[in-house]
Amino acid sequence: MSTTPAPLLTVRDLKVVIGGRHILHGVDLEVAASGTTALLGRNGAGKTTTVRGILGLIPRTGSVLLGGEETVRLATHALVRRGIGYAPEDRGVFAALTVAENLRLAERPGAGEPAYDLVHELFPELRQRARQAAGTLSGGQQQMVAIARTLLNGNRLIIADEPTKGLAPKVVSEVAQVLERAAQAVPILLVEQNLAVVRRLARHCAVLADGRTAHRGPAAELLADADAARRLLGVGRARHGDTGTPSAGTPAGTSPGTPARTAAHPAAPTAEADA
Ligand SMILES: Nc1ncnc2c1ncn2[C@@H]1O[C@H](COP(=O)(O)OP(=O)(O)OP(=O)(O)O)[C@@H](O)[C@H]1O
Repeated sequence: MSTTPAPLLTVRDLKVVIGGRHILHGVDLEVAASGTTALLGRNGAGKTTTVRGILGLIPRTGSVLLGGEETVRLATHALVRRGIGYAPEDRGVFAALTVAENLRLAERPGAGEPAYDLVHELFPELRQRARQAAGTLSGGQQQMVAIARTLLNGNRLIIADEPTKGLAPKVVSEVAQVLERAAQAVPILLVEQNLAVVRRLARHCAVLADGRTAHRGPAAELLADADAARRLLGVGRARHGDTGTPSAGTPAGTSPGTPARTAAHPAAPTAEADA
């Protein structure tokens, strides 16, 4: 008899209020114990707020179980010590420091020997570029540094917030490869708008809408269901080989008051073209 492994992270009824405004109304999601789980949704759906809530960066209520332990009342530093690594949307790379210095900054005293072997095995390029200033790296290489930092400390979970945002299609593909390699070592919760990347990497997904969980299930199933993808994500089509076309009506990925984005910062999940 086969049994499904318990999720690594289980979020229940996560609520966030900022400045008196209810941003999350009760988010439920699970992060699988291996591979990549995608957190999806249109702009303003609450993805980054969910990540910030999980990480304790903002006040929140509900339940966040990490490996069965309740963490919702823990401070961020305590969560980091329990093994959650975070690759923020802006990558947080120090441009004036070298690659090696950026990695060294992520070493955590008391977390055991930093896993340089793993990092260099997954990303040999970082060893070759150890003395290069991080500011001179490409966007994809900087993302590699950001992910590598989360792998150094024996983390149990990596949360990556929109790692492909604003990157050229070729670089998107490189970053997808970086994440693919990292997920072999550590489970990833991936906030992502590029559906080609989601298709390539994610086994499971949760979709947020208006601060609530609107859908949970296998990522491939959602992407194969054009109606569901249109309804939940705002893309016209989501089959393999399609290019993304926003559905009619409200521009995909926008909500009232959401500014339109440039091509480099798509307003909506983008389908299939570039990973
Ligand atoms: N600090 C804040 N103060 C007030 N409102 C906020 C704050 N942070 C987020 N919000 C609002 O909460 C809602 C959810 O924002 P969030 O950034 O979590 O969405 P998102 O799904 O990550 O969107 P995007 O894909 O555009 O990054 C939005 O309406 C946003 O304007």
